[in-house]
Amino acid sequence: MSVSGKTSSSAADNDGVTLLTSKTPILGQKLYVVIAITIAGITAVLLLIFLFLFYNHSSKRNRMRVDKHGSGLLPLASETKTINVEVKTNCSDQNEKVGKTLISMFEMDNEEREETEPIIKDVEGKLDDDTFGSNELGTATGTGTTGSEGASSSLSSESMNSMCWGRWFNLSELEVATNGFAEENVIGEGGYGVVYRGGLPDGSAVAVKNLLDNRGQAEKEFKVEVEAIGKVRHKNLVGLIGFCREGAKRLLVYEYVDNGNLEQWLHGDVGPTSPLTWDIRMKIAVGTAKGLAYLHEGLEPKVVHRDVKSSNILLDKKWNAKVADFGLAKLLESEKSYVTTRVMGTFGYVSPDYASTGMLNEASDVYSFGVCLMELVTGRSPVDYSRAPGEMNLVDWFRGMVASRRGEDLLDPKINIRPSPRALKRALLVCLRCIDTDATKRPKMGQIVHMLDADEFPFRRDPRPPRDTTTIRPDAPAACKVPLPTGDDEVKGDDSLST
Ligand SMILES: Nc1ncnc2c1ncn2[C@@H]1O[C@H](COP(=O)(O)OP(=O)(O)OP(=O)(O)O)[C@@H](O)[C@H]1O
Repeated sequence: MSVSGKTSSSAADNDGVTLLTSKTPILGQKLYVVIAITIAGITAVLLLIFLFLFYNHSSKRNRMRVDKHGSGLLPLASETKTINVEVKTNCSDQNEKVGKTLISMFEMDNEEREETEPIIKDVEGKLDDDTFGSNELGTATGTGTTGSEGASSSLSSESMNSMCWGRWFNLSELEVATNGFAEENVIGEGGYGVVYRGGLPDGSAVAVKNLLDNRGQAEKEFKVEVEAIGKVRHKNLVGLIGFCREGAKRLLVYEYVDNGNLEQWLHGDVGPTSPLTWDIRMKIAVGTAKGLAYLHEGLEPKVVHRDVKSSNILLDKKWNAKVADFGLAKLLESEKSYVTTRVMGTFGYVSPDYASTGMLNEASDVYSFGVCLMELVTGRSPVDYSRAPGEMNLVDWFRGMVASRRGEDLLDPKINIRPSPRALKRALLVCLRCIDTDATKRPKMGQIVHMLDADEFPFRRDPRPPRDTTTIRPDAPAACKVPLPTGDDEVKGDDSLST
């Protein structure tokens, strides 16, 4: 039995060996070769799959890290400082960055999301702080600094130097810029403080307004002015570059406008002939109107200037007008008028309706603009006690002259080359419409731009338009899509304007 058993087992072994060594139809290879190749193949495939999965996973993590790093939102720990500066200096990119990260969060697994969420919250918090809309000015962004402690002392200049719309200046920087607030650097003094000319290290000129700190409203006006104009940019508005608040000191830093203000050029000692030709005056009027139109119609909420006057119309060397001094500006809710507790503005420029009711809306700026336009046309001050009693008040005298058909006599005698009668009529008509006693009938600033802009009127270059027609400019903004007088007709419509 045992012999036969051994025999059968060795026979089976022999069979197995024979089978393994027998040739298969696969390329005539022996079976063990085929099996070995198959096992090796499967192992290689499994290895490749494993390597692919591993590589894919780690590269996904790396990609995520690069994206976050690139957007400045998920810095490596050692780079936190740099990223903080970037976050604070480039606000326009911030929203995009937060957005990008929020989007990439949807591609993350839970672990990664948990990692990222606190960072996003931190960045969003910084954004709020930086815009300081929600922050009292008494509290420095994110650092808990109070006014009495001095801003620069506890604020890292790297992190606080820059904001969305401008810069935070240290007092020492402004002292250097203005040569220690030297007397010879004083440009002028207004109701809110002294204005100095200054120079920044990059060579740019600035106007530094040192707000009076002993005025009750200085802090409030500072906040109002900073918030209202900080982010407003328009070529006909004086840009706010930054501000400084240290202890009791509050300073505003503006772009420097290098050719004085309109009041100086109109009422200063310029000799018998004014350098302000008619065309220059109309350029100034249109620029001013554009700046105000932007405040009224281009911003939400709109801004009413509240102190439009010739000394607040600054001029550059090319006679471009830049409206300055938003110290009295208030942000208004759209479609609502605003009742103030006290009437502000400058005597001679304040509209009667605003003065009597305190009801504030853009129409009061339009009235003040009308007075400025009268100054441009006549060269006279809004109130001039050196004149005959009937001529002291510009608005009253102007109305009386038009009523008695003496419009030609309104023209500033210092204008050497007289404008065409039509151009003069148009300007006079705009003046009259701006000072309409019914505030609701005054035109909007956007309409005034079109009415004043000579090229916008067909009658200047084209043949006379047919009578009794009105023009609706197809490209006019919605606010202006009301029939605009064609100039000629509107003048004809008012017989008293015949000159
Ligand atoms: N950004 C600026 N660039 C150049 N000069 C300026 C600038 N801002 C103001 N000024 C000048 O500084 C002087 C004082 O201006 P400020 O606005 O303080 O007072 P104001 O307009 O004369 O009076 P108010 O305080 O009643 O508005 C004016 O002569 C003005 O032209």
